[in-house]
Amino acid sequence: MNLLILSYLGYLILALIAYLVIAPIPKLLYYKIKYGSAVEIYYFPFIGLIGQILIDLVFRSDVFYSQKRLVLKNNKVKLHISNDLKGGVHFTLIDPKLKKLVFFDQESYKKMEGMPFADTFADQGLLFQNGKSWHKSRQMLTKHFTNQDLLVMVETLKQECKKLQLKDGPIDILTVLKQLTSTTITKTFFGSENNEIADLGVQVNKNMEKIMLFLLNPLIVLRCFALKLNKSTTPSFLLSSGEKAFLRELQAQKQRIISEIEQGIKKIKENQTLQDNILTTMCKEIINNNITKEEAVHQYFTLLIAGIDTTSHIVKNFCYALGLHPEVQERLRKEINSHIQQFDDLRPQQLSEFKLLDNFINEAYRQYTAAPSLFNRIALKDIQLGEFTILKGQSMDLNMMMSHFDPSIFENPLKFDIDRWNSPVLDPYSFTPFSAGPRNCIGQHLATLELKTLLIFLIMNFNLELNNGKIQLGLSNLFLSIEKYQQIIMSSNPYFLILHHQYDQALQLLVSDDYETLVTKSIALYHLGKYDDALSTLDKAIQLSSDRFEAYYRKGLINFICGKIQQAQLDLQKSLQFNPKHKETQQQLLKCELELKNIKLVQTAQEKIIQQFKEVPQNSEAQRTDIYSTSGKLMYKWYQTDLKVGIEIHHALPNSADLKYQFEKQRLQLSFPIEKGNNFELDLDLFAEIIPETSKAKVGLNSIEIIMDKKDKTLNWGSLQRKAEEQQQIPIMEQAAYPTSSKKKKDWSKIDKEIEEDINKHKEEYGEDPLNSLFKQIYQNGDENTRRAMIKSMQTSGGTVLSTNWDEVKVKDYERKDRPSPPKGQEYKKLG
Ligand code: HEM
Repeated sequence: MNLLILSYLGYLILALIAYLVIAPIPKLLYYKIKYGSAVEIYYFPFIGLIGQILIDLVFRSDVFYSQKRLVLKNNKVKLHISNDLKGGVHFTLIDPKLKKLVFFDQESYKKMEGMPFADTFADQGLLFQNGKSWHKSRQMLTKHFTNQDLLVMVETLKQECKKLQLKDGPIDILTVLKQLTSTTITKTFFGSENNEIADLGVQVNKNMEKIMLFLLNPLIVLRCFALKLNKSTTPSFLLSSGEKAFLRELQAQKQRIISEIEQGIKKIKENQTLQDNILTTMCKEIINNNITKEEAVHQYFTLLIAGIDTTSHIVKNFCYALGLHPEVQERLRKEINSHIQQFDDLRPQQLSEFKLLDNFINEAYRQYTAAPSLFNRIALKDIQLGEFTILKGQSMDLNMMMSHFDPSIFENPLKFDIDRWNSPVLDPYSFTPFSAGPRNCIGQHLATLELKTLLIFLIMNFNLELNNGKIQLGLSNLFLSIEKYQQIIMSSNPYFLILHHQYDQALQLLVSDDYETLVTKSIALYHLGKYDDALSTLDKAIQLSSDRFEAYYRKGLINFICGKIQQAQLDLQKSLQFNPKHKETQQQLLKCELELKNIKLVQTAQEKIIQQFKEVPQNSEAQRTDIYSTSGKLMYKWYQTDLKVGIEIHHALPNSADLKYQFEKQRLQLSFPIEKGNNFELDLDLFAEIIPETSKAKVGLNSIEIIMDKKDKTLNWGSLQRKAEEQQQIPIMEQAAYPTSSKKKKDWSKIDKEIEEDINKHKEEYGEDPLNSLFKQIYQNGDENTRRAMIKSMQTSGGTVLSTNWDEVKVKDYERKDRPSPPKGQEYKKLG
């Protein structure tokens, strides 16, 4: 009896197998007869088109070998038809015109289910949703994926690239890339400042990778696809231990996301201001009962599933292309170096300026796009696509790769030619790496920012070489991937060494005498302080190509550092002539102009004062020495009578209690706040002794006045502070020409007026406040070091030095030994 049942069962299984094997054959024949040469038929029992892919992988080391050759030989093929797992047929669209029809008619299809346990983490996410729920989610998420909004991520990406800690030698590039892409997506979702959760993406991705391993187990495949037991409701005795561990980890990860969501909701309810990120949007939607917390969690998982493997496999394939084409790598490196000196300089807006890099990316997508087809779809009704009919319930997908090898669209398609992208592609639907139409890739701008930033980082810093392993174009996690080539050999290039301050080592590598090498060599020499060598190297470069801007720009930088401001200005003007848009040159030129104006104004003011002092006889009542300040921010003047020495600081201090001061025998210390977190400090080593007890400081409406009683009433102070040694040696006769020794009244308003007029002349050139506007312009556009240099030089030099060169300023002591000598008899004062 039992034997009978068993044998019936055996017959049943045989019949089922016979059906699965035989049933598709007449169907495929029917289509071949119907459509003729417009279709290509693939028949491999049970596995359909996958059979061809496996054969190509084993015998040709390229999963798409046959399909590529087919398109090359016969570009009339519009459709592949193959058998599927259930004895039916599956359509793969190749013709761009047919694909376009599907791109714009997503309503007629639904995405095929099948990913194990997707009901717990992805079914309610954008990738697998259909109909109205998809529309709602797409609308909700779109605003976070516009190119403009995502530009802020470039800084995060730069930081993440630098954290990669790549070393010379072979590296497993895919693992490195997965870490970077998962962190980036997590930061896009939860906000770039949320560092606590940044590692979550990496952990989730590790857990998700297990799903692909489940699918290598035939028993699990049978259970999932044949018996449809692929949900979290599957009885646990049917699950493998690996699957159970996966679900446990998944729950813990979901819990972490839910607690972030709950915190977000709490903050919104408490009216706290939150960053505008996906999490905040989700929380608001949850509060308004538009979505559930579970849906929000699914969206996060979806972005990880859709964004990690795609991007990292693609970059890996791009690295392969770079290794295969070192000449392209070198061209890209030159382009990058013509825009930025070092990776840190990269600004988000610049990413659209790398034309060659764009060409490379397109060409690498064309040859090695990692997402060669779309997810399978099921027709929800009978659909007519040109001459072809797809019946309700039949499955289909869109091949994204075949048209890339169609010679009628891409001439000589097997050639890796980045220059073909100088002209636009003939049919836009023949090249759609991110799909097209309303259901295209929502993450494409993020992916592009990631790709470009990462490629710039890698190319700038390393030479990428292929290792000796056999190259194989295979499928990994369903993505096209260069297999048996997990490792890429990295070797630092001179730029990387320069970046890491290894200038001597960089010089050893920079041996050839072409223009780029010479310019790079000058960078290393410059950092080593060998300015003359750097300049002569740049002159050599100019002799080779006198119409390129880089060498002039670098000459300008060096001459500026050496204080040859006028020469620097000429160099930079020349650089701008050959590249008018080069921002760094523009900025450096502004610095030169500022420096020249600064020198000129200070000199003019000082000359004027000396002139006036000489001309105007002394007055015993109020002899004042005004020192002209170029900062325009805080200025003070001092004067003296026979009895007193006064200082007037032009500043409105709202609260007189904020003024702190202390008089000592020959010292005045004073401070008050000028703006948030900043104090004006004055610490004067006075020219002569005062009487601290009777000296006063008072806060007026628009000024602060300090009046100190002279101890020696007969002494004319030659200056406010005790002078530096050499200035004390000024002969008495010369000192007699100073205002303090003069007996005639000085017309201070006249001096002020003349200086004012002088400034006004410059107003015409520079607008309202010439120095201030120039100062502000440079300050606002300047990097951190420029700003530091400007602040330190102005503050410590008493407004007599305004430098933008931090390398120089950081070692200077303008308060003491490096203070520029004032004109004889004059004295500089400290500014706030
Ligand atoms: C170079 C990297 C990428 C490539 C080549 C790529 C490619 C694609 C393609 C071809 C589709 C269409 C799938 C289909 O309809 O069956 C798609 C959809 C999608 N991609 Fe990407 N993708 C990339 C990166 C990303 C990133 C970084 C994210 C998110 C952070 C992302 C999120 C999505 C989502 C959510 C969808 C579904 C959109 C919808 O159905 O409305 N992708 N992607």
